[in-house]
Order: sequence, then C-alpha cells, then structure tokens
Amino acid sequence: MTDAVLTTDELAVTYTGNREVEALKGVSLEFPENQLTAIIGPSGCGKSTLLKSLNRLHEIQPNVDIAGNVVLGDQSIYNTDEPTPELRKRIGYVPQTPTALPLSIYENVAYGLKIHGEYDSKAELDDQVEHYLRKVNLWDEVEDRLETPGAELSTGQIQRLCLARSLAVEPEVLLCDEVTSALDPISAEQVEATLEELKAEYTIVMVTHSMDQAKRLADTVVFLYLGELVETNDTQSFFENPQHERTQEFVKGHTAVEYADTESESDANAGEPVAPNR
Ligand SMILES: Nc1ncnc2c1ncn2[C@@H]1O[C@H](COP(=O)(O)OP(=O)(O)OP(=O)(O)O)[C@@H](O)[C@H]1O
Repeated sequence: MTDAVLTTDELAVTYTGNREVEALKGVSLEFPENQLTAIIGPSGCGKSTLLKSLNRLHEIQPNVDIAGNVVLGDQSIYNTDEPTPELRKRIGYVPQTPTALPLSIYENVAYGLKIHGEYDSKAELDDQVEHYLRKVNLWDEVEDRLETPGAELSTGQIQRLCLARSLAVEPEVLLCDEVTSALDPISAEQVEATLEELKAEYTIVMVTHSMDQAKRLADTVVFLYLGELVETNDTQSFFENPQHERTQEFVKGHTAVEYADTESESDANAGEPVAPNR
C-alpha cells in the first residue's frame, strides 16, 4: 500500500448564498503518493467542490463554509499560517479551460520559477524551462518559437503548457479539473498520454466526467453521489466489482441517464456525448 500524501477528514463544504447547498457531507479520503486518483460521479455531486477545497480555492469566493480538515503530509492546509501562495505551490491546480499567461511560451513556464527564485543563473532557468516542456511532451513542438506568445498555441498545446507551468514549481500534488474536456480528441489523447507518464512521479487528483478516461488513467477511483463518498477502490476492483448498489448502477450507466437529464454549465462544456457506460 502506498502512503497517502493528502488526506481529507470529514470534509464538509456548504455554499451559503441565496440557496444553501451542502455540496460535500463529511468526506474522508486518502490520496496515495505517486498515483492518479480519479473523482467521478453524476453532475452536481461535488467533484469540483472537493477538488477546489484541496488547495483552498474556495477562498476566492464568498459564502462558503468549510468544516473538517485537509492534511498535506502532516500539516493541515486550513489550520495553518502558511501563506496561500506557498500552499498553492505545494498543491498545483490545472483548470478545465486552459489559459496561457499573457507572456511568451518560455515565460509561461519560467513564471513560477522566477517568483519562487528557484534557479541560480539564466542557463539554469533555460534548462528548467526545457526540462518541464519536455516532461509534458511539448518541447519538440515549441523549441524554435519559445519567445512567441503562449496564447498563440493551440488549445491542446496550451493545456500542456499549463501543466508544465504547474509542474515547474514542483508541487507535491497536482489537481486536474476535467483537463481534457475542452480539447479536441487528438489533443485530449496527447494530454492523457502526458498524464499517464506523469502519474509515476506525481500525486495527481483528477476530476473527470468520462468513465472511460478514469478506467484508462486512474490507479484509484473515488465515487461521489449528492455530496457523499459512496465508494473508493483501486480502478480494476471499482469497475469490475463495485461494492455499493449506487456504484453498480453508475458503472452500468443507469446514473448516467440521470446525469444526461441534468443541465449544468460544465455538462455543456464536457465536449463528449452523454451515453450510458461513460
Ligand atoms: N458557488 C456556488 N454557489 C452555490 N452552489 C454551488 C456553487 N458551486 C457549486 N454549487 C452547488 O454545489 C453542488 C456541487 O457542485 P460541484 O460543481 O462541486 O459538482 P460537480 O460534481 O463538479 O458538478 P459537474 O459535474 O456538473 O461539474 C451542486 O449542487 C452545485 O449546484
């Protein structure tokens, strides 16, 4: 059994705006080191809420109550004096919609390294930028145009650039929020191939709407339903021998029908047709 790098303990998140929503209800989980954990479940079950609460992204919006705890290594990320930027360096976040900083390709990757001062010379910075662009399989496509704006790359290339930018500060955990859903199939395949390589070296937590993607990429699957943790298991056991009735229905595709009936912005962005057995 691999050690857990990140754990949640009875994590509960409630949105307290006009309408109170208990988005997560006492979720306790362990995210194993150097494994990819996929969070799946029907629309509105709390996947993004869980991911965002893992690096305090909720602090940027009002009306959110958080109870319970999230622990990185042996340190609570909520009961801490550690400044949020330092924390976010340790737990990187790659969003669904890839956005390049308004800087060159080179500077997009160098950005975090410069902020955190993690290089001694320009030559070392050059090496680091190349290293991380290679890690995300982007170097061969951009080595002759490093000074052009990152925004001029294709969406799939920008997503890999975002991954390189996140990795450059050497996070202990990388959070990926539906990182292939805004991409065309070929770009999605390239990002998946990159994640497949990265997961041996990094602890990755990924939200996905695609059961097939979870089957292909994940070591561990977490299944949420209406804000509750229903089941978590290694990927093969999860799909071949689901323990809970709700999981069995979801895996067979019954819950996917409910999911198809639910409208949400992220469904519209999902980029994949809704079908049973996703
Ligand atoms: N900022 C917010 N204010 C109020 N309610 C919210 C907010 N964000 C999410 N919710 C609600 O919290 C619940 C969980 O939402 P969340 O986005 O975490 O689900 P999800 O599983 O990621 O959904 P999807 O698959 O559609 O992206 C939903 O009922 C949603 O409507």
